[in-house]
Amino acid sequence: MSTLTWIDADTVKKLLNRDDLFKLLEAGMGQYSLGIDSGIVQPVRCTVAVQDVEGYLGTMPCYSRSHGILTTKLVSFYPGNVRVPTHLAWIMHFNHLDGTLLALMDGEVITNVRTGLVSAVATKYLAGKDSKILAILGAGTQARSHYVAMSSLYQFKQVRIWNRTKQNGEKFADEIRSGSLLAVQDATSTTTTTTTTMTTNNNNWTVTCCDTVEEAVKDADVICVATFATEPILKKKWVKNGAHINAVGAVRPNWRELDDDLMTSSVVYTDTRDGCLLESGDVILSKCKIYAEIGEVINKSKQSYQDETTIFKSVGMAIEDGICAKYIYEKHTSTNCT
Ligand SMILES: NC(=O)C1=CN([C@@H]2O[C@H](COP(=O)(O)OP(=O)(O)OC[C@H]3O[C@@H](n4cnc5c(N)ncnc54)[C@H](O)[C@@H]3O)[C@@H](O)[C@H]2O)C=CC1
Ligand SMILES: O=C(O)C1=NCCCC1
Repeated sequence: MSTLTWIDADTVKKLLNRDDLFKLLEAGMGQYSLGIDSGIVQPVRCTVAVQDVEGYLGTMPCYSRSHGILTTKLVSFYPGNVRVPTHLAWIMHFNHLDGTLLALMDGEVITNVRTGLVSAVATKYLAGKDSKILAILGAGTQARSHYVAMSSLYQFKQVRIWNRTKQNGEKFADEIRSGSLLAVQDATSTTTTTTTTMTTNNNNWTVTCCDTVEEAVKDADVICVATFATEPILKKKWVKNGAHINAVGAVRPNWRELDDDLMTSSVVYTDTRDGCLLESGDVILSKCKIYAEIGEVINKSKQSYQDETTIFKSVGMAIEDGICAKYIYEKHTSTNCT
């Protein structure tokens, strides 16, 4: 029997390199969207609602023959948590040949980082080449992860934040201005990253915490929506034609972030079609048409409509976690990190 390795959050943070994961996730998304030819088995997340306290526990297993990945993530999300993070997660990494458990690792850091990176992969394919204005709705973990991930793609001239509680939005804006979010990224990277370039070159920019969503998204090229909203907060009438939107909240069938007009008039891409059709209120309740999975653009079976308003709607995929977990496990094993 192999010994079970425990990899804690600090070790995961030290081992992960965003540039490596961006490439692995991009390739993985492309492979996933090959359908039955992909060799990836990933059922839609099974989520238990903890009704009395408004909490959820999701199970996310997957197997990929070509990657040699057999993992399960358990993720809890409690929108009302204050003393502990709203999302907590653990990933079990198995030997796919005999089913033995090789490692149990923290999944919170992986969830936080990979979600922003997957949106960055989508943005690379769907947004215009010359994006200057970034708007982020929300000021939590994913808002920060998206800021870091988007900054690796573009040197924005304006970054605009809106948050339901303005004080938290201001705090987030201050962190952006200070460069501390990208500095953390630098510390965890083993290579010089494009984010570093962004930190040092971006002298001439403004970072604003706005009073309204309308003000934040006016003329924005890239809009990231990362909240626990249950009613639409982003309306089509405020969004510039041709903008690209990453929408990562609305992960329950009755939760919304984007209004019907926006969902039905834009070209909608998803991480997983099956997942979004069963889990996302933005897709289910708007009855919008899903044009493609982002993986289908990556693997060239569907087009990128960069000149139109595009939405990347994600709910999260087990294979993303599996790819990250295997990467962390192998780095941990090879560096003998304790
Ligand atoms: N698509 C994916 O792969 C993933 C999606 N998520 C989802 O992304 C969203 C954000 O997650 P985190 O940043 O980790 O959470 P967080 O707890 O760190 O931040 C939540 C943010 O939502 C805002 N918010 C809460 N209720 C709101 C409301 N009714 N209207 C407007 N804003 C509201 C808060 O002010 C805060 O800015 C959640 O819906 C979460 O479940 C999280 C992980 C992966
Ligand atoms: O993919 C994930 O992990 C999550 N997605 C939706 C909300 C909980 C975490």
